[in-house]
Amino acid sequence: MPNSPAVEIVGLVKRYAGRAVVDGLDLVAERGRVTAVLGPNGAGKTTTVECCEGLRTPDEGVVRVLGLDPLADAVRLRPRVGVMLQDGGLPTGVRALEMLRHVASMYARPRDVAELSERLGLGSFAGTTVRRLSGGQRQRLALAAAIVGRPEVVFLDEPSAGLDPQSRRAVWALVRELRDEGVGIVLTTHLMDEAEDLADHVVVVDHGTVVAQGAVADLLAEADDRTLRFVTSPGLDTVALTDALARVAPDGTATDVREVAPGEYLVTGAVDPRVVATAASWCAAQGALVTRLTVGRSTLEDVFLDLTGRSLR
Ligand SMILES: Nc1ncnc2c1ncn2[C@@H]1O[C@H](COP(=O)(O)OP(=O)(O)OP(=O)(O)O)[C@@H](O)[C@H]1O
Repeated sequence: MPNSPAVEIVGLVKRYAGRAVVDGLDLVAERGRVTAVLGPNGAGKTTTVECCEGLRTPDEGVVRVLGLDPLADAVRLRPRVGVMLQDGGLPTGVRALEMLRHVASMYARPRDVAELSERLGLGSFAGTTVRRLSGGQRQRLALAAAIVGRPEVVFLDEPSAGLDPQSRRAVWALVRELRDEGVGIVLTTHLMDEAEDLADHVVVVDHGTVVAQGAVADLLAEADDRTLRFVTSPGLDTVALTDALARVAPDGTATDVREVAPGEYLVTGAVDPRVVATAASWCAAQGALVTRLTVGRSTLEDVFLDLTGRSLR
Protein backbone atom coordinates (compact mmCIF):
# COMPACT_ATOMS: atom_id res chain seq x y z
CA MET A 1 0.00 0.00 0.00
CA PRO A 2 2.56 2.56 -1.11
CA ASN A 3 0.11 5.47 -1.30
CA SER A 4 -1.73 4.95 1.96
CA PRO A 5 -1.43 7.78 4.49
CA ALA A 6 1.09 7.49 7.31
CA VAL A 7 -1.80 7.16 9.75
CA GLU A 8 -5.52 6.85 9.27
CA ILE A 9 -7.91 6.62 12.20
CA VAL A 10 -11.68 6.32 11.86
CA GLY A 11 -14.08 6.32 14.82
CA LEU A 12 -11.52 5.25 17.42
CA VAL A 13 -12.98 4.46 20.83
CA LYS A 14 -10.92 3.35 23.82
CA ARG A 15 -12.50 2.76 27.21
CA TYR A 16 -10.95 2.26 30.61
CA ALA A 17 -13.29 0.79 33.23
CA GLY A 18 -16.27 1.64 31.01
CA ARG A 19 -15.22 5.30 30.53
CA ALA A 20 -14.40 6.33 26.96
CA VAL A 21 -11.13 8.30 27.10
CA VAL A 22 -10.98 8.28 23.29
CA ASP A 23 -14.47 8.75 21.97
CA GLY A 24 -15.00 8.52 18.20
CA LEU A 25 -11.75 10.10 17.06
CA ASP A 26 -10.94 10.55 13.34
CA LEU A 27 -7.50 11.58 12.13
CA VAL A 28 -5.40 11.40 8.98
CA ALA A 29 -1.65 12.08 9.06
CA GLU A 30 0.00 12.25 5.65
CA ARG A 31 3.51 11.17 4.70
CA GLY A 32 5.99 14.00 4.29
CA ARG A 33 4.12 16.15 6.80
CA VAL A 34 4.31 16.94 10.48
CA THR A 35 0.98 16.37 12.21
CA ALA A 36 0.80 17.82 15.73
CA VAL A 37 -1.78 16.46 18.14
CA LEU A 38 -2.58 19.07 20.78
CA GLY A 39 -4.81 18.75 23.79
CA PRO A 40 -5.05 19.40 27.51
CA ASN A 41 -3.85 16.80 30.02
CA GLY A 42 -5.98 13.68 29.86
CA ALA A 43 -7.51 14.53 26.46
CA GLY A 44 -6.61 11.09 25.09
CA LYS A 45 -3.57 11.95 22.94
CA THR A 46 -1.19 9.34 24.32
CA THR A 47 -3.89 6.65 24.25
CA THR A 48 -4.58 7.45 20.59
CA VAL A 49 -0.90 7.34 19.67
CA GLU A 50 -0.45 4.11 21.63
CA CYS A 51 -3.27 2.53 19.59
CA CYS A 52 -1.26 3.48 16.46
CA GLU A 53 1.88 1.97 17.94
CA GLY A 54 0.14 -1.34 18.66
CA LEU A 55 0.53 -0.82 22.41
CA ARG A 56 -3.23 -0.60 23.06
CA THR A 57 -6.19 -2.46 21.56
CA PRO A 58 -9.00 -0.20 20.32
CA ASP A 59 -12.49 -0.99 21.60
CA GLU A 60 -14.05 0.37 18.40
CA GLY A 61 -12.95 1.96 15.17
CA VAL A 62 -10.20 1.40 12.64
CA VAL A 63 -6.54 2.34 12.97
CA ARG A 64 -4.18 1.98 10.00
CA VAL A 65 -0.50 2.83 9.90
CA LEU A 66 0.96 2.78 6.35
CA GLY A 67 -2.27 0.97 5.46
CA LEU A 68 -1.59 -1.82 7.94
CA ASP A 69 -3.16 -2.88 11.24
CA PRO A 70 -0.80 -2.00 14.12
CA LEU A 71 -1.74 -5.18 16.00
CA ALA A 72 -2.30 -7.81 13.30
CA ASP A 73 0.57 -6.54 11.13
CA ALA A 74 2.94 -5.64 13.98
CA VAL A 75 5.85 -7.66 12.60
CA ARG A 76 5.65 -6.04 9.16
CA LEU A 77 5.30 -2.58 10.65
CA ARG A 78 8.13 -2.78 13.19
CA PRO A 79 11.00 -1.94 10.79
CA ARG A 80 8.95 0.85 9.18
CA VAL A 81 7.78 2.73 12.27
CA GLY A 82 9.82 4.75 14.77
CA VAL A 83 8.50 5.38 18.26
CA MET A 84 9.73 7.81 20.88
CA LEU A 85 7.88 7.33 24.13
CA GLN A 86 7.39 9.99 26.81
CA ASP A 87 9.36 8.07 29.42
CA GLY A 88 12.08 7.14 26.94
CA GLY A 89 11.42 3.40 27.22
CA LEU A 90 15.15 2.75 26.99
CA PRO A 91 17.12 -0.02 28.69
CA THR A 92 18.91 1.65 31.60
CA GLY A 93 22.04 -0.45 32.16
CA VAL A 94 23.81 0.10 28.81
CA ARG A 95 25.95 2.97 27.57
CA ALA A 96 24.22 5.53 25.35
CA LEU A 97 26.22 5.02 22.17
CA GLU A 98 26.33 1.25 22.57
CA MET A 99 22.56 1.23 22.83
CA LEU A 100 22.18 3.32 19.69
CA ARG A 101 24.61 1.09 17.75
CA HIS A 102 22.71 -1.96 18.89
CA VAL A 103 19.37 -0.49 17.75
CA ALA A 104 20.93 0.50 14.41
CA SER A 105 22.22 -3.05 13.89
CA MET A 106 18.64 -4.36 13.88
CA TYR A 107 17.77 -2.45 10.69
CA ALA A 108 18.66 -3.21 7.10
CA ARG A 109 19.62 0.37 6.15
CA PRO A 110 20.30 2.35 9.34
CA ARG A 111 21.41 5.96 9.50
CA ASP A 112 25.03 6.74 10.17
CA VAL A 113 25.22 6.47 13.97
CA ALA A 114 28.20 8.85 14.29
CA GLU A 115 26.49 11.52 12.21
CA LEU A 116 23.21 11.19 14.09
CA SER A 117 25.02 11.36 17.46
CA GLU A 118 26.79 14.51 16.34
CA ARG A 119 23.54 16.13 15.16
CA LEU A 120 21.83 15.50 18.48
CA GLY A 121 24.88 16.30 20.60
CA LEU A 122 25.11 12.79 22.03
CA GLY A 123 28.92 12.75 21.88
CA SER A 124 29.45 14.27 25.33
CA PHE A 125 27.61 11.41 27.04
CA ALA A 126 28.24 8.55 24.60
CA GLY A 127 29.95 6.46 27.28
CA THR A 128 27.47 7.19 30.07
CA THR A 129 24.95 4.53 31.02
CA VAL A 130 21.35 5.41 30.20
CA ARG A 131 20.46 5.33 33.91
CA ARG A 132 22.81 8.25 34.60
CA LEU A 133 21.68 10.48 31.75
CA SER A 134 19.78 13.67 32.48
CA GLY A 135 16.16 13.90 31.32
CA GLY A 136 17.12 15.98 28.29
CA GLN A 137 19.98 13.65 27.31
CA ARG A 138 17.69 10.63 27.58
CA GLN A 139 15.14 12.47 25.46
CA ARG A 140 17.65 13.06 22.65
CA LEU A 141 18.87 9.47 22.81
CA ALA A 142 15.26 8.23 22.58
CA LEU A 143 14.74 10.38 19.49
CA ALA A 144 17.93 9.03 17.91
CA ALA A 145 16.82 5.45 18.64
CA ALA A 146 13.38 6.17 17.10
CA ILE A 147 14.80 7.36 13.78
CA VAL A 148 18.08 5.47 13.36
CA GLY A 149 16.34 2.73 11.35
CA ARG A 150 15.01 5.19 8.71
CA PRO A 151 11.34 4.63 9.52
CA GLU A 152 8.57 5.81 7.18
CA VAL A 153 6.42 6.97 10.09
CA VAL A 154 7.62 8.39 13.39
CA PHE A 155 5.59 8.95 16.56
CA LEU A 156 7.11 11.51 18.88
CA ASP A 157 5.58 12.06 22.29
CA GLU A 158 6.56 15.56 23.43
CA PRO A 159 9.91 15.40 21.62
CA SER A 160 11.44 18.55 23.04
CA ALA A 161 9.94 18.61 26.54
CA GLY A 162 12.66 19.49 29.01
CA LEU A 163 15.30 20.31 26.38
CA ASP A 164 17.46 23.44 26.47
CA PRO A 165 16.91 25.89 23.59
CA GLN A 166 19.94 24.67 21.63
CA SER A 167 18.92 21.00 21.80
CA ARG A 168 15.36 21.97 20.94
CA ARG A 169 16.52 23.69 17.77
CA ALA A 170 18.59 20.62 16.84
CA VAL A 171 15.56 18.37 17.35
CA TRP A 172 13.30 20.65 15.30
CA ALA A 173 15.82 20.83 12.46
CA LEU A 174 16.03 17.05 12.40
CA VAL A 175 12.23 16.68 12.38
CA ARG A 176 11.98 19.09 9.43
CA GLU A 177 14.64 17.15 7.58
CA LEU A 178 12.80 13.86 8.13
CA ARG A 179 9.62 15.49 6.88
CA ASP A 180 11.42 16.70 3.75
CA GLU A 181 12.66 13.16 3.16
CA GLY A 182 9.00 12.06 3.06
CA VAL A 183 8.63 10.64 6.57
CA GLY A 184 5.20 11.03 8.16
CA ILE A 185 5.64 12.53 11.63
CA VAL A 186 2.99 12.49 14.31
CA LEU A 187 3.88 14.40 17.44
CA THR A 188 2.07 15.26 20.62
CA THR A 189 3.12 18.45 22.29
CA HIS A 190 2.23 20.93 24.99
CA LEU A 191 4.42 23.59 23.42
CA MET A 192 2.57 26.04 21.24
CA ASP A 193 5.71 27.35 19.58
CA GLU A 194 6.64 23.78 18.70
CA ALA A 195 3.25 23.28 17.01
CA GLU A 196 3.34 26.69 15.32
CA ASP A 197 6.88 26.27 14.03
CA LEU A 198 6.89 22.61 13.09
CA ALA A 199 3.42 21.40 12.25
CA ASP A 200 1.95 21.31 8.76
CA HIS A 201 -1.30 20.06 10.23
CA VAL A 202 -2.64 20.56 13.75
CA VAL A 203 -5.27 18.36 15.35
CA VAL A 204 -6.81 19.66 18.58
CA VAL A 205 -8.18 16.88 20.78
CA ASP A 206 -10.40 17.35 23.82
CA HIS A 207 -12.39 14.76 25.76
CA GLY A 208 -11.23 12.04 23.38
CA THR A 209 -12.44 13.63 20.19
CA VAL A 210 -11.16 16.10 17.57
CA VAL A 211 -12.51 19.60 18.19
CA ALA A 212 -10.60 21.37 15.41
CA GLN A 213 -7.99 20.63 12.79
CA GLY A 214 -6.20 22.25 9.90
CA ALA A 215 -3.05 24.09 8.94
CA VAL A 216 -1.85 26.49 11.65
CA ALA A 217 -2.48 29.47 9.33
CA ASP A 218 -6.06 28.31 8.67
CA LEU A 219 -6.83 27.80 12.34
CA LEU A 220 -5.51 31.29 13.08
CA ALA A 221 -7.41 32.81 10.16
CA GLU A 222 -10.64 31.33 11.49
CA ALA A 223 -9.95 33.11 14.77
CA ASP A 224 -9.37 36.41 13.07
CA ASP A 225 -10.19 38.40 16.17
CA ARG A 226 -7.82 40.45 18.21
CA THR A 227 -6.91 39.67 21.77
CA LEU A 228 -6.31 41.88 24.78
CA ARG A 229 -4.12 40.54 27.56
CA PHE A 230 -3.60 42.29 30.83
CA VAL A 231 -2.02 41.58 34.19
CA THR A 232 -3.56 42.86 37.42
CA SER A 233 -4.93 41.54 40.74
CA PRO A 234 -6.04 37.90 40.71
CA GLY A 235 -9.63 36.83 41.23
CA LEU A 236 -11.50 39.70 39.58
CA ASP A 237 -15.11 39.10 38.56
CA THR A 238 -14.74 38.19 34.88
CA VAL A 239 -18.51 37.88 34.40
CA ALA A 240 -18.99 41.50 35.48
CA LEU A 241 -16.15 42.62 33.20
CA THR A 242 -17.64 40.67 30.29
CA ASP A 243 -20.94 42.53 30.89
CA ALA A 244 -19.15 45.89 30.99
CA LEU A 245 -17.34 45.11 27.73
CA ALA A 246 -20.57 43.92 26.07
CA ARG A 247 -21.97 47.44 26.55
CA VAL A 248 -19.16 49.02 24.49
CA ALA A 249 -18.29 46.22 22.03
CA PRO A 250 -18.94 47.01 18.37
CA ASP A 251 -22.47 46.16 17.26
CA GLY A 252 -23.26 42.48 16.96
CA THR A 253 -19.89 41.33 18.34
CA ALA A 254 -19.09 39.59 21.57
CA THR A 255 -16.07 39.59 23.79
CA ASP A 256 -15.07 36.91 26.21
CA VAL A 257 -12.92 37.34 29.33
CA ARG A 258 -10.97 34.59 31.03
CA GLU A 259 -8.44 34.56 33.84
CA VAL A 260 -5.94 32.22 32.17
CA ALA A 261 -3.46 32.25 35.07
CA PRO A 262 -3.75 33.97 38.46
CA GLY A 263 -3.88 37.70 37.71
CA GLU A 264 -3.50 37.18 33.94
CA TYR A 265 -6.59 37.94 31.88
CA LEU A 266 -7.34 37.29 28.23
CA VAL A 267 -10.07 39.13 26.35
CA THR A 268 -10.95 37.67 22.94
CA GLY A 269 -13.37 38.99 20.36
CA ALA A 270 -13.75 42.33 18.64
CA VAL A 271 -11.14 44.22 20.64
CA ASP A 272 -11.25 47.89 19.64
CA PRO A 273 -10.05 51.08 21.44
CA ARG A 274 -13.23 51.35 23.50
CA VAL A 275 -12.93 47.77 24.70
CA VAL A 276 -9.33 48.41 25.78
CA ALA A 277 -10.23 51.64 27.59
CA THR A 278 -13.23 50.02 29.30
CA ALA A 279 -11.19 47.07 30.53
CA ALA A 280 -8.55 49.39 32.03
CA SER A 281 -11.05 51.73 33.68
CA TRP A 282 -13.14 48.82 34.98
CA CYS A 283 -10.00 47.45 36.68
CA ALA A 284 -9.29 50.90 38.14
CA ALA A 285 -12.83 51.00 39.55
CA GLN A 286 -12.07 47.71 41.36
CA GLY A 287 -8.92 49.27 42.82
CA ALA A 288 -6.82 46.91 40.66
CA LEU A 289 -3.63 48.29 39.12
CA VAL A 290 -2.98 47.04 35.56
CA THR A 291 0.75 46.40 35.35
CA ARG A 292 0.87 45.16 31.75
CA LEU A 293 -1.56 45.39 28.85
CA THR A 294 -1.03 44.18 25.29
CA VAL A 295 -3.23 43.97 22.23
CA GLY A 296 -2.35 41.45 19.54
CA ARG A 297 -3.64 38.95 17.09
CA SER A 298 -4.79 35.51 18.21
CA THR A 299 -2.11 32.91 18.69
CA LEU A 300 -2.53 29.17 18.47
CA GLU A 301 -2.67 29.18 22.26
CA ASP A 302 -5.67 31.57 22.16
CA VAL A 303 -7.42 29.33 19.62
CA PHE A 304 -6.73 26.37 21.84
CA LEU A 305 -8.05 28.14 24.94
CA ASP A 306 -11.14 29.16 23.08
CA LEU A 307 -11.83 25.61 21.92
CA THR A 308 -11.10 23.74 25.12
CA GLY A 309 -11.49 26.39 27.81
CA ARG A 310 -8.18 25.21 29.21
CA SER A 311 -4.58 26.15 28.96
CA LEU A 312 -2.24 23.58 27.41
CA ARG A 313 -0.19 23.10 30.55
N1 LIG B 1 -4.21 2.16 31.55
C1 LIG B 1 -5.14 3.06 31.93
N2 LIG B 1 -6.11 2.72 32.79
C2 LIG B 1 -7.06 3.60 33.16
N3 LIG B 1 -7.12 4.88 32.73
C3 LIG B 1 -6.17 5.28 31.88
C4 LIG B 1 -5.13 4.40 31.43
N4 LIG B 1 -4.34 5.08 30.57
C5 LIG B 1 -4.86 6.33 30.49
N5 LIG B 1 -5.95 6.45 31.26
C6 LIG B 1 -6.80 7.65 31.40
O1 LIG B 1 -7.23 8.03 30.11
C7 LIG B 1 -7.30 9.45 29.99
C8 LIG B 1 -6.53 9.90 28.77
O2 LIG B 1 -5.14 9.68 29.01
P1 LIG B 1 -4.02 10.02 27.94
O3 LIG B 1 -2.71 9.65 28.57
O4 LIG B 1 -4.35 9.39 26.65
O5 LIG B 1 -4.17 11.60 27.83
P2 LIG B 1 -3.17 12.66 27.19
O6 LIG B 1 -4.03 13.51 26.34
O7 LIG B 1 -2.04 11.98 26.54
O8 LIG B 1 -2.70 13.48 28.46
P3 LIG B 1 -1.27 14.15 28.82
O9 LIG B 1 -1.23 15.42 28.06
O10 LIG B 1 -1.42 14.38 30.28
O11 LIG B 1 -0.19 13.18 28.46
C9 LIG B 1 -6.79 10.01 31.31
O12 LIG B 1 -7.89 10.37 32.10
C10 LIG B 1 -6.03 8.85 31.92
O13 LIG B 1 -6.08 8.91 33.32
